[in-house]
Amino acid sequence: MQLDLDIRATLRSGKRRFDMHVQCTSSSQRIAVYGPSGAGKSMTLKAIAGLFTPEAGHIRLNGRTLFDSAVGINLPPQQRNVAYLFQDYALFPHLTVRQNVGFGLSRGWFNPRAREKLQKVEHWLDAFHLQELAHQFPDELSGGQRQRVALARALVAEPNALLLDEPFAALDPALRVKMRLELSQWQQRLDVPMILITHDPEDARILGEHVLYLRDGQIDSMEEHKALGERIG
Ligand SMILES: Nc1ncnc2c1ncn2[C@@H]1O[C@H](COP(=O)(O)OP(=O)(O)OP(=O)(O)O)[C@@H](O)[C@H]1O
Repeated sequence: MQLDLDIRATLRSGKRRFDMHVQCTSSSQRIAVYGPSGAGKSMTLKAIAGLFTPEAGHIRLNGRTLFDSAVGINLPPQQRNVAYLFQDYALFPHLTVRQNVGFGLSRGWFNPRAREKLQKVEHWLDAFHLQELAHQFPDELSGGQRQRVALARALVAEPNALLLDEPFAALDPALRVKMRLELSQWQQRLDVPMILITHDPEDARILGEHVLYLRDGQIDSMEEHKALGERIG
């Protein structure tokens, strides 16, 4: 993916003031935004998704301008064609796996019927080995299976980028290691562009090809790993 960021904002809460200026370009398929708590990682990801509007700057993804304060462009989230994966995966408990994945196509305005077998839905159920679980509900799945459903639901709309907000935060350490490797392998196999935020150096090491180290609202340093295959497993 081609990402060009220049995000400037000041956040105020009482007497506290947080100044952000995140500026970078990347052509990596795997970007990890890494840094301590309160560094501005979530606000950066939200700005890309259109869930937070910076005061100034621009955001371009694959040559398309999502935000540019100088010319008054600020596309709403649904026009940005990015998928935002929340920490808890936010699956709908009353919908089956197939319906949850189908919802990714619906953009939220209709309730997919259980028997509806949309071709794209079946494609992503196959891709994430979910066919056997397609009729089950989220509370009948393991943590890893839930994450696969959330990924399938995010990818069914063919986004230009998958934005992941601390995707392993809620998992115990053993599952975390497993899921991190799984996500890495899925990403490589499907070649989906991914931007992940984390405060865990292992996530950044395994999943970041281009690692942006954020500190106090700014990029402190950047690291590019070229030989991704050599670092995995
Ligand atoms: N709505 C808001 N109003 C004022 N300040 C805010 C608001 N949202 C976030 N902030 C501040 O912006 C800063 C960056 O927050 P952000 O959530 O981006 O950090 P983070 O790096 O994602 O941290 P964590 O790893 O703990 O999630 C923090 O100091 C936070 O207090």
